[in-house]
Amino acid sequence: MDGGNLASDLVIAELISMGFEISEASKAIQEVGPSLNNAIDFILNGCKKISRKRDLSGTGKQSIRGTRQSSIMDHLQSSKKTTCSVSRSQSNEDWEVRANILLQKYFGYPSLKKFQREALGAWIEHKDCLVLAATGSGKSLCFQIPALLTGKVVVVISPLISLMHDQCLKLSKHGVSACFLGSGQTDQSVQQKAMRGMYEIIYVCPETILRLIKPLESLAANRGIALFAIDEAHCVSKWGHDFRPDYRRLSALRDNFNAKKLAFLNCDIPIMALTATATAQVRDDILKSLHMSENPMIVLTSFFRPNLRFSVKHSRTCSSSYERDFCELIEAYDKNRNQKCSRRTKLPLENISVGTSSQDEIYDWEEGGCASEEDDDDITLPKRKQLSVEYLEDESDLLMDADDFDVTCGEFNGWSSTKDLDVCEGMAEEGLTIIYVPTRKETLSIAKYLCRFGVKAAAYHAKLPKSQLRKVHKEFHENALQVVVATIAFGMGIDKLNVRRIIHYGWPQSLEAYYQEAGRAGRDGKLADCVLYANLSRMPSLLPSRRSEEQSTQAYKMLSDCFRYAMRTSRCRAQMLVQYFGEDFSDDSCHLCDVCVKGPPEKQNLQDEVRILMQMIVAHHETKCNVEGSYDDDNYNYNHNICREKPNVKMFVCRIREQNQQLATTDLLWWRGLVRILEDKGFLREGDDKVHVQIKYPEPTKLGLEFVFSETAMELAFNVCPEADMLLSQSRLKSYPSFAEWGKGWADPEIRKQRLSRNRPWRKPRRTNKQTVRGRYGLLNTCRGDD
Ligand SMILES: Nc1ncnc2c1ncn2[C@@H]1O[C@H](COP(=O)(O)OP(=O)(O)OP(=O)(O)O)[C@@H](O)[C@H]1O
Ligand SMILES: [Mg+2]
Repeated sequence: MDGGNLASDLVIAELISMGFEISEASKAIQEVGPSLNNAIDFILNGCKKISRKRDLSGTGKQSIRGTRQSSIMDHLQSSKKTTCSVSRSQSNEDWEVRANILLQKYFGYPSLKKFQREALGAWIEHKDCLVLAATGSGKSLCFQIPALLTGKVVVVISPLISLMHDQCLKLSKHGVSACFLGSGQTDQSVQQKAMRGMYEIIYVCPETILRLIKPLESLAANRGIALFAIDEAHCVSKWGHDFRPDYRRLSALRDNFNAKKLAFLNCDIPIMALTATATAQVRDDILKSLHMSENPMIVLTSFFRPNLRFSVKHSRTCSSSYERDFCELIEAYDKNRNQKCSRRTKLPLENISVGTSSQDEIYDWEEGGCASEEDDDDITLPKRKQLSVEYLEDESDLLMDADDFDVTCGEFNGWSSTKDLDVCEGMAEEGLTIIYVPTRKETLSIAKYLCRFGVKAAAYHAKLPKSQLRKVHKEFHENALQVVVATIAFGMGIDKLNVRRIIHYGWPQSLEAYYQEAGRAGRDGKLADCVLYANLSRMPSLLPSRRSEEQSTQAYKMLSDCFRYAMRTSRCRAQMLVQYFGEDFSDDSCHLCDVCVKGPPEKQNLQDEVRILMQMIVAHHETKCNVEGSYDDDNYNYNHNICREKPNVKMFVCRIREQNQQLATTDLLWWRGLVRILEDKGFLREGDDKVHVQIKYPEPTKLGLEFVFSETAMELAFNVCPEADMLLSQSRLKSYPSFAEWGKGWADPEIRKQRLSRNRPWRKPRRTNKQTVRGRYGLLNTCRGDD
């Protein structure tokens, strides 16, 4: 066999493995010679272009502008058109068979998952499509397969260079050529090659694609664009987490790449948007914002990840709690060395490197994070720096910049070496851990702490030198690291199989962000832990960012949902999470999370406390209504003053303490939990027009009023599971079935003496101006209607 025949045979074999028929492969080779790309082009674009030599050499000399890009269906049906007319279902089977062959050949998987088939089915029919599938479920293949099936280019919009880099690297190892284009690149050569159709898949950040519309039109006219994929599509929506304004401008894709606008297109180039975390509101926003065509296909799969074990733990999340909180983690990595926690030896600090950082990045930050309007409570507050948005924005990372690496573009020519992949994934026994923290400083301090105990840990945040970030990525992928302590800048969409633990050390900003980050664990399907350490005695605060009023409201709402998730003690965590995304969770329990394993806490009868609190709130409300509705009343001015000040939860609690001796030392934390329970039951609502993390100015609802005025309802037992903050508060005191029970103890002089002599560290010294406090109580006292 001569060299020419051998080359032809190899190309034919390649074409067959791609799913083309042997007859069409042979014919193509006869016509265009032993060139794989030319043969694909010939098959795809039909006989009329036999004489056209496809230019993939990078010279870009030929142009087929003016010819019409064939539809995907045309291509897939072409093999049989000459012999028989095919039904749609036959051709569907056809592309599925081909896709499965390619899947096996390139990625080594036997078959497409159901949702992947559905997404590809929409693409085959030229439909725009929104794919909602759990983290790690395999969304990437939905947009990678079209490039292999058609030989046309797939353009993927992705938010971060590190993510694009990761995906390109993976593809190249599977023999698929790819490149990525970030923003602000100086080297134009990769972009030029990409626009000439040299790569099967082009990853590009949203900023860049918006200035590449014209070159992309040429690409569509020449090699052809099979699909625009918008990965991490939740970034489109203002209502989601990680909103990126440039993502919103991606409507330019639908507006520019449609058959009406581009004469050479038979059909619109399909758009596929993909995300793992989108509520119903976010989904609608994505469809609208991207100007998706009418009747787009929505592929919705379960968000449930059965191998993730969720739990919530109380921690002050400051340096003094590291020892307690990270003991288990250190122990896990210590196992190999057969050392016990207590026998661990600390390394001297000077030997520890957790990533280079200039001194001014290590702020003298006090525990507890950022300021919050919600902080006005009983709990001792940390000392804080003067806070300003600029200062704090510099402390935490926002997902605004695509270029998180020290390169802005890169090319990856496919080389088939799955061996390399195996090396990369060489399983470290104990697996990897990612710890997410809110501020940059904490990444460094926790990494440093872990390193002192011999754990291979590194810090990762946006302000570290880019070369360092690449190094951390590389070492993470090669299992040279055990723990990465990071801000949100790390890990989006990154497919690393053996992440065994995702620890959130501090409040996440939303459940979307939390679930997205937690979803980076257990991608190999094996059991993995997702632990949220949060200070349950303090309400979380928003990390500062410039937000419109509307965005602030939304941000508080999302933070509030996250807070409530952590506070719940009686509902399966996985169930709460998937229901948050609008999914019906058919099982009652995941059987894994802390709530499912421990079971809910014992119910307590809070009848007395509920009655006292509700009556007090209702009394205030009634007085207020009377005043507002009686302008002619002689007492108007007097009463008006009484009600002008909107009482918050804290003021009601102070009054309860004053007026009920048995509740005199009760904790605001506990009452806050009760207010949330009453809100959930529909008895209370927020009386302020601003959204707060939880009710700040309680007001009775209609149901709440009915409850208070119904004698029978008030006499019934009010059995509920206390929320996490209530349990925390009670554990600091002593466990009593209810506060009223506990309060009775004060009548006994001996118990009273003991209690008073006990150290009560959770109580901070009163810092409020005495007169003002008295004044407030005084006002409230005059409002009383019940006692
Ligand atoms: N059909 C399949 N059969 C088996 N494994 C698959 C299949 N499709 C994808 N996978 C594997 O699933 C893993 C996760 O894929 P991928 O990175 O695409 O997830 P994802 O859905 O994009 O997650 P994220 O939302 O976190 O970005 C990969 O290792 C991939 O190879
Ligand atoms: Mg992904």
